Amino acid sequence: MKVLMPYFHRYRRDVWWAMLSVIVLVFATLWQPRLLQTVMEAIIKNDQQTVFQQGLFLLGLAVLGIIGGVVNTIYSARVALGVATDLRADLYAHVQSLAYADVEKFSASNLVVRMTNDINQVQQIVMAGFQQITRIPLLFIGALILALVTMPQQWWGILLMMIVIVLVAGLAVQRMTKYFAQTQQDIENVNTVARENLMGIRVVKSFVQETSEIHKFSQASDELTNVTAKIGYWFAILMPAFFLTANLAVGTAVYIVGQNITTHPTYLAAITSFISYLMQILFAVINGGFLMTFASRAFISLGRIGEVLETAPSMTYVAGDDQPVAGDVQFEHVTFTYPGDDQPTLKDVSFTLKAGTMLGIVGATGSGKTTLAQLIARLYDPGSGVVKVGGVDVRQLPEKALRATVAYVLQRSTLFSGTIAGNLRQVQPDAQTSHMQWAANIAQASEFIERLPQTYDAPVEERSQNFSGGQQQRLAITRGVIANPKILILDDATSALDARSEKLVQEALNRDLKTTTTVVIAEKISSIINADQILVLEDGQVSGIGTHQALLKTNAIYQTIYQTQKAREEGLS
Ligand SMILES: Nc1ncnc2c1ncn2[C@@H]1O[C@H](COP(=O)(O)OP(=O)(O)OP(=O)(O)O)[C@@H](O)[C@H]1O
Repeated sequence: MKVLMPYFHRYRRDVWWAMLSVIVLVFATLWQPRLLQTVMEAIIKNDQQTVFQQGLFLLGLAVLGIIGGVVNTIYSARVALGVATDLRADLYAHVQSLAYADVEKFSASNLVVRMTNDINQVQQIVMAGFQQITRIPLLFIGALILALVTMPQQWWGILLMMIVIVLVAGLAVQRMTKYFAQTQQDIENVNTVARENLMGIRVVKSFVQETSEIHKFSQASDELTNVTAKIGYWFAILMPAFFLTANLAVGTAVYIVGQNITTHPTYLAAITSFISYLMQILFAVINGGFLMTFASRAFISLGRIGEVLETAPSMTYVAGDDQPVAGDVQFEHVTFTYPGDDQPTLKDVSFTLKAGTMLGIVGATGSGKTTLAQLIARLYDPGSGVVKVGGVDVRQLPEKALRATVAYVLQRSTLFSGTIAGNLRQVQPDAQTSHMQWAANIAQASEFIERLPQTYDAPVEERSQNFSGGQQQRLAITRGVIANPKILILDDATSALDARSEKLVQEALNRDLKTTTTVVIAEKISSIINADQILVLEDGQVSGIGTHQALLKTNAIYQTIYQTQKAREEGLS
């Protein structure tokens, strides 16, 4: 609830209107049976003037009630919508401020559910809250007093009815709270299964996995159905139970009054009014029960939203501008362990890379190449040791300066839906076509971009599926080089390019980005054979570092990788 307070404060005018209109609505609701009673008594006594006069009041009261209700709905909706919109925006902004490791910890689908489904729950409860939160207690207390005033002899019937209703409602709320928590978890599971399946649809189709995927999805979906059905059963039992109790109370009142109706004809008017108040009490209790069950569900959602908002970024940056720093890189006894792992992925890694030179990194799969590159871009911080960029510990660099210095291109870099130019301008906002052409030439992308009818304004579809794997890599490299970074990391970023294109990219990099330090992670030694230094990683440790020729003489692992690849190439040719 603490989470919502600042938002309510922001919409305080609407909050006040919602509250005030409820008071008007409750007053009109409570006073109508009283007036009806007066009208009926006047009818019984044949007092035409009072019937007309009080009848008019009754009509006015009904209109007032309607106005109160409409105003309340409008302002409650305004508060709910405003709070949900702002909360969603803040949540999204906060997720953006989190470190890569924090986002990985929550997982993407989990965060999507929190930003959509959980926010919707909160929106609904805020709406219902402002419609009901003052209405229920006022209506309950008011109707109770007026019912007792109307027929004081019936106090025991009312008391009995309330005890039964509160007991049943309490039991139901307790049960349903548990089921609501389960629902949220099950929605998340359904989302994860659907997301994984649809994102990997190519794999699913090519391995004819549709049946097993359908089975996986229906399992997750059935669990959600089961728990939702349980909630439905409770609601199904609750309503008849409430009405049965209220009708029993009404029945006894009618029975008692019926005994005396001939001697006291005005009891007929009183019983009508009394029944209305009983129904209002019942309405208040039922709505209170509903509100509590929905609130319990919304509080779970609110807790999940609060959990994200209260997660402080595990990585903070010093303040400062986006002035790039020099392009030399140093690792000093760096050891790194992934959160939750017990073994380090990088162990005591040290090396120096001069600005403007090229470092190639090779090693078996899983040896830690990507992890090492991620530390340069500060996606993670080392457990011990120091990573320096431009002679400064990366933890001492402002985020903007680091991002302006290091460009990181992955094997499967995400291109955002929009246009090619839009993707490039995310990195270099003022990039003109000539500038984009320059970058695309380096990445060997200009040839296919310029064949597109809209060239740089060509659309990029979701997950860039309108481009081939090789074209996506070229576009990602274009985006990586467009800001002429001081350090460029190519993490298997040319794996989908043919040998000739890869060679052309490297030549262009050497020619046009002379002062850029390049770190190239590659499976094939041919991709990094001309690097100033090649670092051989083995199981997270530096096995050797030097030029191709030097390593061929001194490093057994490098020799093995080279010989294996050479034999394979010769076998193929
Ligand atoms: N986010 C992560 N959380 C936990 N462990 C991870 C994570 N990412 C990678 N690892 C583990 O760290 C080790 C090194 O992974 P890394 O991706 O750095 O290797 P790599 O040499 O780049 O491999 P490849 O050549 O296959 O891309 C692997 O054992 C991997 O399972």
